[in-house]
Amino acid sequence: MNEVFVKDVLVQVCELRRTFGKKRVLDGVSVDLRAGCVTGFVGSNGAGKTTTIRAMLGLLPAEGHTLYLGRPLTAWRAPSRIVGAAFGGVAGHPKHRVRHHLHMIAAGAGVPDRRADELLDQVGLREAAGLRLSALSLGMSQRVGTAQALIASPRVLILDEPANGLDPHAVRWLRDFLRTLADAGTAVLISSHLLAEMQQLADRVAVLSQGKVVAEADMSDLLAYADRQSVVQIQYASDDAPTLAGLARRQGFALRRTGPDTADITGISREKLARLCLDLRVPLFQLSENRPSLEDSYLTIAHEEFKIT
Ligand SMILES: Nc1ncnc2c1ncn2[C@@H]1O[C@H](COP(=O)(O)OP(=O)(O)OP(=O)(O)O)[C@@H](O)[C@H]1O
Repeated sequence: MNEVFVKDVLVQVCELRRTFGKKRVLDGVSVDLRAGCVTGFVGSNGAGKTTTIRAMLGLLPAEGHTLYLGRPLTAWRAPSRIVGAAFGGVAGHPKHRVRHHLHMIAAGAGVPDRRADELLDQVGLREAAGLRLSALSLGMSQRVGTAQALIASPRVLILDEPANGLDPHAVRWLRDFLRTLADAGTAVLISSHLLAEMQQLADRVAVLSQGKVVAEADMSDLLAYADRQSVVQIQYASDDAPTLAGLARRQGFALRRTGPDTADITGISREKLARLCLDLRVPLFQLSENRPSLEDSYLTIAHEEFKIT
């Protein structure tokens, strides 16, 4: 355990390895979680996200180690003050009511009932406090699970597939909720197999593929990567071809003729190209953009093991 504890890096996941039978599910997973940052852990179904999270929490034996503020979780006297986790929904007696359930969790963590009541408000469940656990919708169960994870005010929050099954309104609520926690200095890790979901929720993504983190990037860099891959298609008067070729040379974008009066352009946004053509008085008869979806960018990244940073 000789990693240097870097300020703001609250969790260092180092070289986790795990096999099930002959299948290697984790093949050296390493990732850092930072204070103030919502990190999205992305990978296709079966990529090993839940296995990684369970290994990080010591719920599953694995090679490698995970340090929380520089130490293994077992070295902390009150681990629930270091990390809280939820795995989609809530485990409890179906007949227990939400408030009572959270009071029991609070008692187990050695915190007062009022912390549970405070969390009921924070996760927007005040109205549902009297409902039995069996009566909760999926979204409500997710919120109770999140409240449970936060009961001891941990420095790190880990949510496995928190947006699974949520409607757009609930996803927006989750985004604001995670943002507030991160702004208060919490390191947040959320997993999903949907990158588009992460675009709304995460500041940074770590892409898991074949048991390894193959790419880590700020969400803004990933979006910029998708921008760079987009192709702008134009149609123009064939007389203007030399003017456009000169513009491409000067501005440093790539122009590939696809016909006497059509071209595919990469390396410049549609808006910027339109403005430049207007300045040069080059009329465009068609201007469209073929932009890869974030999912496509992610698949390209995972496939090519392309490192953005
Ligand atoms: N206890 C286990 N015994 C055998 N195989 C397991 C066990 N737990 C997980 N696996 C296998 O490990 C692989 C990774 O599973 P894991 O649940 O970590 O994936 P995931 O990325 O979380 O997927 P999903 O998005 O579908 O939840 C899968 O092939 C799964 O079948």
